[in-house]
Amino acid sequence: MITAAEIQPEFESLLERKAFERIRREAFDYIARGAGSEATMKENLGAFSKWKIRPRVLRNVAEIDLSTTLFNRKLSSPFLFAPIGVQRIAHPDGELASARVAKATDVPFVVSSAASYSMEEIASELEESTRWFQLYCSLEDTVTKSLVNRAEANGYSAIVITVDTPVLGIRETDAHNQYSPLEEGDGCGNYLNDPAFRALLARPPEADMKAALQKQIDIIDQPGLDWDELKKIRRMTKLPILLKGILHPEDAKLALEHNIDGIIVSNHGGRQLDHCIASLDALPDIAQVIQKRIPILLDSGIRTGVDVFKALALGADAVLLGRPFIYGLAVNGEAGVRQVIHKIRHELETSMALAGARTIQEINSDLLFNS
Ligand SMILES: Cc1cc2nc3c(=O)[nH]c(=O)nc-3n(C[C@H](O)[C@H](O)[C@H](O)COP(=O)(O)O)c2cc1C
Ligand SMILES: O=C(O)C(=O)c1ccccc1
Repeated sequence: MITAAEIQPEFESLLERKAFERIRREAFDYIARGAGSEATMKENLGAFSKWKIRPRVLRNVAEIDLSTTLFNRKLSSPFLFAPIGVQRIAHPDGELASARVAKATDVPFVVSSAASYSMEEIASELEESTRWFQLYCSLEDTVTKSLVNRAEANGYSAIVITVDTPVLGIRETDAHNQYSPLEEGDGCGNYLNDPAFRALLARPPEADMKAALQKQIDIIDQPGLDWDELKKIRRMTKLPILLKGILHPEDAKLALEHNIDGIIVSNHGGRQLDHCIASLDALPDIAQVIQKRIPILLDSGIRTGVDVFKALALGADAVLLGRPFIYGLAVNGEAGVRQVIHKIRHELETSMALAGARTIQEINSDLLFNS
């Protein structure tokens, strides 16, 4: 019988291949694979390929400015680090290494609820202005509230609520590998030290780690989350709230009605609902509804600076980088992440110069052609 470990995956890039060679197979599969038949994961890349840049020339591109503003804060470039949990499975320094790059490059870093390290530890590696927190609304309200309070107390400046995970997607390779990073204790940095979480345990994690990790798995998500429940969280904090995982224009409309401060068009990198729409394909209709009233971010399929260009041209204000920086982390820790950020910045800058867009504001759909 052929085992999963004997099947060579198809690699989307040299970087992914190098990551494959560096880390244990189960961890690589967890990061790289998607839900079901991976139709959505492939579609995410295909959606970018459909668009070509239709460049303008003779526009004096001697000065290219990558900066933009988001929630009244200047960003050095129009991207952020996506919330990716369990980063220790890619490298022992996990989020601490990627956060150091976020600080050095002035790129906002979205700390995942399921981070390997705690938001307090990660905060100490970040400038205050680049600290964002991603919230998994917990089945236990006390835990949700505690996570939000800690984010506020530690100088985080925005809360990203992930709304596309009422249940976990079906990840066939992980099931085959019998692999769960949460069970292995690689995503518990924010839970084991949380007073509200600890209050739920019969015995402290130090006495019964297995039960504590199981408890985290049991309560990490709130399948009953709805717009009404969201109002509670809206009342918990004055920080800007973004919803991550919006794909339908009607949900974008509801986000506006519920005083949400920003949305992230995302299908979770094809890890949740297989055969759902590619993020980039969902973007134009959503931009039409939002009409620039709140920022639109996008992730799922950003691999190069040219992809960033295309997403901005179709209506995103900024994008989130996902798998590429985790592959960089797996290959060479902090230095690997830095290389990925520099490469994507360089690609964006070069494609802007070659397309005749001097500023982020000048990137628009007139510079694209759909083939
Ligand atoms: C290993 C891994 C872990 C992730 N963990 C989280 C998470 O904890 N919270 C979250 O909102 N999204 C999580 N995501 C989804 C990313 O934030 C992002 O939506 C996705 O990676 C975008 O797709 P791409 O990486 O293919 O571009 C995770 C993605 C990966 C690959
Ligand atoms: O794997 C994921 O996509 C994800 O969102 C997640 C959920 C729980 C723990 C770690 C990551």
